[in-house]
Amino acid sequence: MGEAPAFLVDDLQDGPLNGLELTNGTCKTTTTVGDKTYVTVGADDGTLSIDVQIFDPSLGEWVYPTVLGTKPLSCKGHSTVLFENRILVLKKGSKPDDQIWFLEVDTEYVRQQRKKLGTEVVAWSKGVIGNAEKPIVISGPSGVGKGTLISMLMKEFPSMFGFSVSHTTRAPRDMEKNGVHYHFTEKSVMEKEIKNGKFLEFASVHGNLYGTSVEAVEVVADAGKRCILDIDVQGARSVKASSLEAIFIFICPPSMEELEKRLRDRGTETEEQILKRLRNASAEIEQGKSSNIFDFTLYNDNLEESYERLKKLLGLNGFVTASPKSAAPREINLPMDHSVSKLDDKIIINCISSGPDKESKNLIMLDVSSLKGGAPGRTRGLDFHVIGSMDQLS
Ligand SMILES: Nc1ncnc2c1ncn2[C@@H]1O[C@H](COP(=O)(O)OP(=O)(O)OP(=O)(O)O)[C@@H](O)[C@H]1O
Ligand SMILES: Nc1nc2c(ncn2[C@@H]2O[C@H](COP(=O)(O)O)[C@@H](O)[C@H]2O)c(=O)[nH]1
Repeated sequence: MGEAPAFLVDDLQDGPLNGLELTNGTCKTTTTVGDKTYVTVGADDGTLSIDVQIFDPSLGEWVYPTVLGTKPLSCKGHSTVLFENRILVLKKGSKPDDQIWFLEVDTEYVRQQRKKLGTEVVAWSKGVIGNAEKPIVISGPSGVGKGTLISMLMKEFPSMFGFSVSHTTRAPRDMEKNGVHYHFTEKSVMEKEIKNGKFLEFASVHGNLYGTSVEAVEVVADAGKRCILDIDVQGARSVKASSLEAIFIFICPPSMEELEKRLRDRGTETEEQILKRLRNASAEIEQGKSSNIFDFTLYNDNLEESYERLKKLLGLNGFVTASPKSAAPREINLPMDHSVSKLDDKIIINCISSGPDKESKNLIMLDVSSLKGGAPGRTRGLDFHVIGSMDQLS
């Protein structure tokens, strides 16, 4: 906390100064939420991230909040508008996929984190036009064949599915590559990252830590693919309780004898580890069958038949592998010169583009009526419509 810098005290009002470029190469906006004023400050050199400070008039003090989520890099200016319990931030002069950001100031996630951390909290999330398909969570005891079935799916439909690469503290197996099969991590590093909120879920499994980072799931969706998570039952329970909407599939072995045979034949674990995994398997199968986490249970007896059943569950039977190219993602491409405002429940972006002989003005309506996700991942489900030029409307 500290005293308000002199240049900001006079400016603590929404409106005319919003998006003002200051002469020292910084841009600042102020947004009032309740009795607090949120100030976002960015430098125009693109190296630093947009900074957040809160002025609390009841205390007469500046608060520097804990900032969660990936921060946007600063740019050639930005404009802001308050939308429900988040501040919509539009970056100027950035690439189309980096223009829309949300600073959550009082969402459910922020309230939870504020309570947990005991500090003022804000959380960033990048806005994405369009939706992602529901991720698929696959669980089941070690050795049941989750990885085998997932590999078959990814091989047959490479452009449709992407794998969520987990973090783990276990040692890599012979053929495993860092960043492909897992992000192999030191325990102390992973524990610190867990504290910092990097993971969507994490669990101690067979004596090691495993976790799905928020980013592991988001990068798959960003690539336009459907994300597949291979995680244990504890992890599936955490994902079920999270804001991520997914389909949950439990893979069951035909018998404990067959499970043991598969684990032994795989030859990747020591005798002690095999026994530990088998001991844990009974409880996992019990939970998998009895809990209401899973939407489907799939018995992996004959591999080819099980794979066909998995595809059927996912609506892929009879799917033509060489699928036609999917439509190009819609992108919003804001000109450098724009401002944003709220009209009733609509977000209106006023764009000014200069051509060789004339200047044109366009209005874009940003549709924020069906947002999904949010901090600390992406805010998806945005849409936009060009609603005409200023000249037409005036
Ligand atoms: N239906 C099946 N019939 C016979 N063998 C199978 C079948 N499915 C998988 N296997 C074999 O069982 C072994 C274990 O499979 P896999 O590694 O896919 O299991 P997993 O569930 O991913 O295990 P973990 O949780 O330990 O990663 C592998 O050697 C695989 O080839
Ligand atoms: N909760 C999580 N469980 C995970 C994750 N990644 C993998 N797993 C599960 O761990 C066991 C053992 O895997 P192995 O590669 O050591 O054989 C298996 O059941 C996986 O499903 C994760 O990110 N979170």
